[in-house]
Amino acid sequence: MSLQIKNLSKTINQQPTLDQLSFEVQPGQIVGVIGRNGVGKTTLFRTINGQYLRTGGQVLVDGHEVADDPSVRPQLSFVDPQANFFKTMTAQQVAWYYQAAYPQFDQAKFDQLLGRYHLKADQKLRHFSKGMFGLFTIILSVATQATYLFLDEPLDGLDVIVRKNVLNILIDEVATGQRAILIASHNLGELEGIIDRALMLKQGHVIHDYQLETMRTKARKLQLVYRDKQIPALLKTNGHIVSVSGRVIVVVFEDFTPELQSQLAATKPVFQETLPLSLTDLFMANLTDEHDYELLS
Ligand SMILES: Nc1ncnc2c1ncn2[C@@H]1O[C@H](COP(=O)(O)OP(=O)(O)OP(=O)(O)O)[C@@H](O)[C@H]1O
Repeated sequence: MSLQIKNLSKTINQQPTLDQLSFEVQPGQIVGVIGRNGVGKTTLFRTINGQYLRTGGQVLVDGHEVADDPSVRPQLSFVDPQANFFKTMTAQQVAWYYQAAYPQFDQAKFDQLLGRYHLKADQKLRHFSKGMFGLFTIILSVATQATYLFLDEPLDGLDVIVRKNVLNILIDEVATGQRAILIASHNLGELEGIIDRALMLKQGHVIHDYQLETMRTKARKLQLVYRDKQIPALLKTNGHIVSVSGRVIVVVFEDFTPELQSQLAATKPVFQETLPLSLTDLFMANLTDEHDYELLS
């Protein structure tokens, strides 16, 4: 079983927001989709799910093109939190609408989760608070029983207790090995606690596909101090400088090898310390622009 995104493109206002983007997901994974504001995370989810017509490429579920084979469509679910069309309906009315699209919709699970979070099935969605609505979209997604769930900023507006509960619901969902969840989020700290993989988007492409387990063993974040203010070229060629404060340089090396350590020793830092590496570091290391870097330093 797999979802294959092959050379997916979406041009909006002559801009190639998605540019021949490819990746593959198997059930049993939670995948983070990360990138800077406006890079195209929501566009990616909308294009895969057919809300936006694609400019090119393929979306294949178990080898079947979703656009050509309606029978595989219920395997994909994206409840767009920005969709307003069902705000005038009650929670249950929306569920009926989804039952028509998802033959495998689990009404019992829907009722049970609504009850657990004290959401009323007969309340109109426009009367839900922001957090209640966010929670509802997650419950609705999970109840579709689709194989591939797409969640856009699912933790936005949720209080810290509900957030933890929601993350546990999502972990439970994939634990069966029947489901994959793709989460677009800027909550990198919380995301890191549950994802197996992170797809990093930039300029319409997946620029990194991190397996978090492997990343943690291969990458290294170092704090280095040099006698003078000159930054050794090696740090720029082999690493990503995260911050510079006087003579203190914090740098992330994505592929830290013993050879690199020897080369680093040759630059004669007066101090070297390994710091804990987070997804936020990788985000900053890869996606900080020149002008942001000046602001940060
Ligand atoms: N319907 C639309 N009409 C015009 N432009 C759009 C539309 N949808 C997306 N865009 C543009 O496509 C680009 C990507 O937007 P998108 O919402 O996908 O980014 P994002 O990565 O989800 O951003 P954020 O992290 O801020 O939520 C932006 O430049 C946005 O203005």
